[in-house]
Amino acid sequence: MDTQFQLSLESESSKPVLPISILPADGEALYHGCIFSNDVSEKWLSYLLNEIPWKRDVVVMYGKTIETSRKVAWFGDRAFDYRYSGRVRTALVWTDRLRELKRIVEENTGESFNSCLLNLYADGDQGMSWHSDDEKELEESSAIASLSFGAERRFDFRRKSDKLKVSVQLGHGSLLVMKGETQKYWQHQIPKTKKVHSARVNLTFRKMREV
Ligand SMILES: O=C(O)CCC(=O)C(=O)O
Ligand SMILES: [Fe+2]
Repeated sequence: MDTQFQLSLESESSKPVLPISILPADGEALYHGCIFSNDVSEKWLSYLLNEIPWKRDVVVMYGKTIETSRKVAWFGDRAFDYRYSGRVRTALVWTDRLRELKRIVEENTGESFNSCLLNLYADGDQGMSWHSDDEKELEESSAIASLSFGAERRFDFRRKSDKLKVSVQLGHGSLLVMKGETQKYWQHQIPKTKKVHSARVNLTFRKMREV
């Protein structure tokens, strides 16, 4: 690598490095990196682990009802009903602290959200398989902002048309935003891994259709 060229790029470019756009086409995913200091992220992680009423998720798979090992919680501006994996869930109303996180995410993304699905992965044995967040209750093509705390995990995108894969490591306190037609053309997953032995909390801020 030409060091001089690199240095001049750094000093002359006024373009910020973050957020970085990670999909080549057919939607947009912006990785903002860590938006909190490590200390602040630690506080959020302990609040989320201890104060959220985590419950195992129930999903319908091949016609069978299965309890997941991953735990979830669902919050919103009001008691929205949301159909997800064949079941209807009702949102809890924001806690003050979740409202604060929502405000920070809205400031960083320039988007607005009215609900949030929280996922707790106890360790690398827990993941989330390939899916798109394309439920009809979501406002069409609205942004989804994904905030992560705790163990770093890999997040994979896979294009529906040709199975092209793009991956990003989601760090402690990091923000990823999926926009536009991302859900139409891409799926995503959190793969299981033997390398992770601690918990990760993920919050996906969403915009539900107001009826
Ligand atoms: O944990 C993550 O980063 C992904 C969560 C997710 O895809 C979802 O809740 O739909
Ligand atoms: Fe998702």
